[in-house]
Amino acid sequence: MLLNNFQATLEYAKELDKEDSLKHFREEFYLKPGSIYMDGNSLGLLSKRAERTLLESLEDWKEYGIDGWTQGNHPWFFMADELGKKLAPLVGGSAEEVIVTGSTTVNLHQLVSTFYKPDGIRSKILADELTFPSDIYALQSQVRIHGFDPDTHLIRVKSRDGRFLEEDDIIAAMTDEIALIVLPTVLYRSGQILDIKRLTDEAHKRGILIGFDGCHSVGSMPHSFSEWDVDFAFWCNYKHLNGGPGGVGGLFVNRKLFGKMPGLAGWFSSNKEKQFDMEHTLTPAHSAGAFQIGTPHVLSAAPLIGSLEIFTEAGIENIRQKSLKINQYLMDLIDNELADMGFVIGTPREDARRGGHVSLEHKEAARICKSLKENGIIPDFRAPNIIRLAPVALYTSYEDVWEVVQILKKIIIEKQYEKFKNEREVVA
Ligand SMILES: Cc1ncc(COP(=O)(O)O)c(C=O)c1O
Ligand SMILES: Nc1c(O)cccc1C(=O)C[C@H](N)C(=O)O
Repeated sequence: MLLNNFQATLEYAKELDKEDSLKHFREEFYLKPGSIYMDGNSLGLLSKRAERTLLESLEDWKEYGIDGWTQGNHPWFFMADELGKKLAPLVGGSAEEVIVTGSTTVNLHQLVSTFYKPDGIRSKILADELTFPSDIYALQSQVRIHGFDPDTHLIRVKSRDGRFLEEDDIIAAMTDEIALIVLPTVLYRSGQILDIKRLTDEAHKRGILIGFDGCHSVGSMPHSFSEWDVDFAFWCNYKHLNGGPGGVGGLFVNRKLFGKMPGLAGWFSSNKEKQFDMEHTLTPAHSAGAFQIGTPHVLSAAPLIGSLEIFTEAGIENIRQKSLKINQYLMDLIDNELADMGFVIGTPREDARRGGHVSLEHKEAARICKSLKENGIIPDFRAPNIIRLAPVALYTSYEDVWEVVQILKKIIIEKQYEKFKNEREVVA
């Protein structure tokens, strides 16, 4: 018997699969026979529906040429807003507050360009030292654009242990010098969820705007951005939402901030009725659509149309429930089967504090990952010592998880990893 009433046998894993109400969605995805995909938190797999809507969009181009902007299966002129409407329930925004556009880093630049308004002593940006590097590079460059030195004007809250952040430490750093806060919803290494509502409330008490990077949470758990009064958020759609490599990202802007001139404007920031008047004075859309810049990347957004159908059918609450259970099962099996093998689980144990992946630390992590791949398991490695494993609610079975843990055990017992160098690949 394991910790949470789970059992360690293959038969038990099969029982869990039988009871899984989401199990039929697995058939919708292109899973490679003989391989177990545990990297949905870096790039989700292709579904047949995503493939279908991409092909339909190509068909529209073939059939309609320029008229594809207003005709066909998925008229391109309205695609970003239509996708925003479908994504809105997953982030807890209204249809007007969400748009599918840009990429995570571009959207971050857009939102910071719009909402970072240094004013006297209130001139600094607050982030944290565990954030994904692209966000830090973007924030550093935004600070520089305003003529400040990132060393003094980009404050990074420290982690006490290198894994997690304490909300108390973040709140303590919300001084009257802070103009804007940008934090992750879920940390990309440890999978820790930050208390978004508490942080938002505390920021607002101090008159500070706050935005979140939702890359590692959107598609794996529900959000209530509007209800929590978050000012803005941005994310990619290629991880848990399976929108395809380099697929178009998303952003949320709280409706109380509508009407602001976008920091980075372009003709797709326009009110759609006015756009083709071709005036030199921009009339921005009175919605998150105002934060688009230029022509949408139609073919990179099209797979998301099909993918979101699946999320609507499955229900994000059900997805979260399975995600919590299957990740718990993975952690319990690791505790049970891999004890005394040098593994440390670097993900919070409490449901309310963990996202959709498990961070497994080991000093030989880089070469264990290579060994896993040789055994048909796709994890990812994050330097210096993390094996990230993401059992995904829509397509990972409990049997897959059981199998992964057995293979990990074999790799360690047989020292299979020793034939590889303990260093990362180019794309790790
Ligand atoms: C948390 C986080 N922020 C930002 C990025 C950068 O995203 P993109 O390269 O799509 O701009 C990623 C992933 O690459 C990420 O995981
Ligand atoms: N965006 C990526 C890419 O272009 C290549 C390889 C990986 C990625 C990722 O998304 C990595 C991801 N942000 C992470 O959490 O590590």
